[in-house]
Amino acid sequence: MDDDKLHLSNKTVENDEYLLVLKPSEEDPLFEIKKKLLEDKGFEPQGHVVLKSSTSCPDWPTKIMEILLERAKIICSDEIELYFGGVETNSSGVLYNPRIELEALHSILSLIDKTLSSGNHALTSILQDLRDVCIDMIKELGGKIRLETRIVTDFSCDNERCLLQWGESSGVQRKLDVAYVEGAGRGAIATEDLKVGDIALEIPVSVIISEELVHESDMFPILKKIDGISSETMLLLWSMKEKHNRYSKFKFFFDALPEVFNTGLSFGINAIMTLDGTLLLDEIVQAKEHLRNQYDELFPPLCNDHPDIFPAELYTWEQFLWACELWYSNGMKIMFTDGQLQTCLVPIAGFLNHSLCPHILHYGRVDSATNSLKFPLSRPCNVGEECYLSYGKFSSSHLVTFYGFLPQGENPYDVISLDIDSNKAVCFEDGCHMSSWTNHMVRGTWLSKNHELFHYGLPSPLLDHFRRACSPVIQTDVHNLETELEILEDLCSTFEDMLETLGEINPDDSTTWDVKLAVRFKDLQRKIVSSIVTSCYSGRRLVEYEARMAHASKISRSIIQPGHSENVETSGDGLHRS
Ligand SMILES: C[S@@+](CC[C@H](N)C(=O)[O-])C[C@H]1O[C@@H](n2cnc3c(N)ncnc32)[C@H](O)[C@@H]1O
Repeated sequence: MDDDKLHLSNKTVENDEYLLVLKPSEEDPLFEIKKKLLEDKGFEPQGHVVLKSSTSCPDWPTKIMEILLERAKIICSDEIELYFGGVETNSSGVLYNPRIELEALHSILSLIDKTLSSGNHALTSILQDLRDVCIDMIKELGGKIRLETRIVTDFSCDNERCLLQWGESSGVQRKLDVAYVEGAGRGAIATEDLKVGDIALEIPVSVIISEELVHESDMFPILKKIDGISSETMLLLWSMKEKHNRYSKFKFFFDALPEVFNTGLSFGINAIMTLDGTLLLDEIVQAKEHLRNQYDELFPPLCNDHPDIFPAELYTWEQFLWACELWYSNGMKIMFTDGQLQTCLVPIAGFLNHSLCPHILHYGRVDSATNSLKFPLSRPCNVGEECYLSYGKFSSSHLVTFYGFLPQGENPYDVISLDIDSNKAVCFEDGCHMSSWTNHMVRGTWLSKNHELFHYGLPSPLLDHFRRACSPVIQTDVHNLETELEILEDLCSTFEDMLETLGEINPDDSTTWDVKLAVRFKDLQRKIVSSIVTSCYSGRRLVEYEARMAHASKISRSIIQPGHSENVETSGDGLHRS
């Protein structure tokens, strides 16, 4: 999590009491929303949690941890999580955003460690108990989402071994080995049991491929004269040539790179056609067009004007595309000690695969004391287990386009953005003093915990937007059943159209990697859209039932309060669209 989203502090108050302070940072763009949510949940507005040095309650640390966790989850939530109503388990008890839970636990652990290191002896044992509970909760979370590591044994890792040896001789420290893992190419495997806080990998800055290398090269005087060229593009052009330099300092790194990357940018025509009806098709086509234009601006002019520095045979379109895929799929944003943020290639760290609930969450800042990049564990990783990194909070379409894979598990960032006229911004009921949602979206409704009347598994900001559009004076806690039906019918027909555009389920009989991936992506889209259609139908049944009840009891209730619905069985038929 970005540190600037969270404000942590601790201070001693009177006698045997101590305050932990856990609140959103005012710098956080979502500060107002989070503050309101915390208030709505009845949390103390200053973020204070009081610890007492004397307590007779044996499960006191667990109780305090529950409070801290509830609070930290809201603070650590991102825009998508807040839009969809917070981090919870869904109706079947499955945790759908373990990453946010992990971030929350991690932030609590940092706060406890900070407090412990400030050396308040009266509270050391209480804080230690709290720390133990926190670590247990992190372990429990890891247990819930553990992915099985399947190592593929019939691949040699000679180039990878050479790279590891070179790394070690250059000062790299590691508790990770490399192996081929099923479905993901190479991966990083823990060589010993790793605990929270252990450094799995430490890479000296001298081993990182960064802008500095272009500046020192003979390309720089030429490239710097090109109007508008970015440092990323310069570095990409440098890597295209350096890859072939047998005296390169980074020879072992380049030798260990895959010959092909298999990202969405390399999709062939059949895979592209398979994506018909999805937004991913446009995303890939546009991304590729953008790269082609960039290439055409630079080549052949650079090769013609400076053939000794830019030999034409090293700067073909195919090689340019390979380098783009390398940088998109392996580049890491690193903050250097001078405050510069650069996209870099980090040898050996490039073996780490991505997970929705990774072991390593925070890694992008060079440690000024050691001038190295450290990869500390936010959750334990057992010996022999694959150690995962977080590449970022990406949707599956982004991961397919720029990385060429779909992650295992439910991706909470798989949202469909809705193009809704947001001139009429929807505000929370008590006026517009807090942020309004101007971007609306939906995601698989199986991720939602509330499928009851007036919720339907759909995001509240979206429903409120439509309610307000239908009836601008209505309050958000009072709903009109006719309006509800109208909204659900409109949503249903929009998503039924989308489902139709996606077409029939493709039989997965293709043999090529790209068509297989495109088929899997399209199936995922279909699953998301059809869950929304199903939820709209179920929602309509709930509303119709409520209306029948109101009519039967002869109480004229065209305006009712939420929460009056009985627990209606929503499966089965009997629904007729009006
Ligand atoms: C930084 S590299 C990681 C090392 C990579 N597996 C290799 O063999 O070079 C990123 C690439 O690894 C693969 N990858 C990463 N995470 C993955 C995952 N969870 N499932 C499948 N492939 C993954 C994708 O091909 C991605 O483009």
